[in-house]
Amino acid sequence: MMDAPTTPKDGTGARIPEEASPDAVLVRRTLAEIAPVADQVTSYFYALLFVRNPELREMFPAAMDTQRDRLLKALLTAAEHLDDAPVLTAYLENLGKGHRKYGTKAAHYPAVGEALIGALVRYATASWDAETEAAWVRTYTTISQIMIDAAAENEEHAPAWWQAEVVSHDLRTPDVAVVTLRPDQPYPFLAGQYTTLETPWWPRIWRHYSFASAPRPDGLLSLHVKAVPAGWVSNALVHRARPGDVLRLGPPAGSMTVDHSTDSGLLCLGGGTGIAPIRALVEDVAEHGDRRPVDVFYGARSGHDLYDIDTMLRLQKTFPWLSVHPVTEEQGRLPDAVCRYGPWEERDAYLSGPLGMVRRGVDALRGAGVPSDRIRHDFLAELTPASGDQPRSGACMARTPSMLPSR
Ligand SMILES: NC(=O)C1=CN([C@@H]2O[C@H](COP(=O)(O)OP(=O)(O)OC[C@H]3O[C@@H](n4cnc5c(N)ncnc54)[C@H](O)[C@@H]3O)[C@@H](O)[C@H]2O)C=CC1
Repeated sequence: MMDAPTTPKDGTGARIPEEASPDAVLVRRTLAEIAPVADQVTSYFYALLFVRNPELREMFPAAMDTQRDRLLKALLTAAEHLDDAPVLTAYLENLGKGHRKYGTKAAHYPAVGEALIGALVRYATASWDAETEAAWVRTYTTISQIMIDAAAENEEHAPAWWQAEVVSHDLRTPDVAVVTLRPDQPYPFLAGQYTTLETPWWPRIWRHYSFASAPRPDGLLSLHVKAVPAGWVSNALVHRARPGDVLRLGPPAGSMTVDHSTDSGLLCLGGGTGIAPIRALVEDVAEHGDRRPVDVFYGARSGHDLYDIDTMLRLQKTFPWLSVHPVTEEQGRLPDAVCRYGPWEERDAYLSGPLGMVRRGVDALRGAGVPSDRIRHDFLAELTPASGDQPRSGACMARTPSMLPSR
């Protein structure tokens, strides 16, 4: 899960075609060459990094499985936005701030840069030359400087991490728990954002979780966690964590937040535990006293898996501007269900849930006429390389306008 800032558009929702800078052309050429052997590049990169700098090994988890593709994803995202300064800067600033919790220092960046260039030289043999190397050095210098500066600026007013005590643990289904935490210091965040979390049972393994409510006067934070197969952190949180356990939190991140400068309606898709930040957004709209229409499509495999439906229906009763549409797989998948209603052209759209749902949901909404710059989600890194401006299959193709059911 990554921050998803908006990209510049021409007003119709299509991305403005930009002339790629010479460095961006060279960097993307290298990335295209190494894409088929990305796994080997990543392994070689870490081997070089740890052989040359053994002291850095202890900053990484004992098992490197999930860590392995993160670097490449971050680089692909940075490379994709190389000519889009605001997007690149926001993304890297977030990354730089988030790296403070790992103990990353400015002095570590050159070692990473050298290992990166070493791995590229070895695997991008067809396209590598002096000019390409110079482009990569400039690119990495820019990337690392933005991260270093953001970390230094953040150090002046925020801790590198927070400790948070579990104050309640509510098992809603056999594999979904609502975990409420009390941070040891004030934890400022916005509704719709997420945190990174480390448990005492799996040191140095951090996972993302969205906040399930808007900031509360008592300062408590709640998260919805689903235990997924082989998910060490999620299984520990659902089946092992108890009140009194202390976790660590990284800084808040994410741009899936409500734009209070407009009064456009909201269209929200929450799949499974993806309902958590959607509920926070609804609370945020309510707290601002807005009367914007908000439609929430809440998808799950079965009725039993709609573990937060009671809360959502209670909110619907309280707020006349809110419509909640539960969707089980019997009724179809979430993006397809959204296509049966509308129109959505004037809405700000928010998607949260499994990657496949978000990917298909983005296509569906674009197909339904929602401009890309009004669609927000947390999967910037995952959707960037694959996303074009043309909706892929899954888009709403035929839609009857104004089919919203009355409640
Ligand atoms: N900010 C975010 O984006 C958040 C993301 N999540 C993620 O949401 C996921 C929740 O998992 P579960 O509860 O097991 O969800 P799930 O697998 O039970 O699916 C929930 C809904 O998404 C739909 N869906 C799933 N895959 C789809 C696909 N390929 N195409 C179209 N629709 C699809 C299903 O039909 C269902 O309505 C986790 O992966 C979690 O990491 C959770 C919280 C916040």
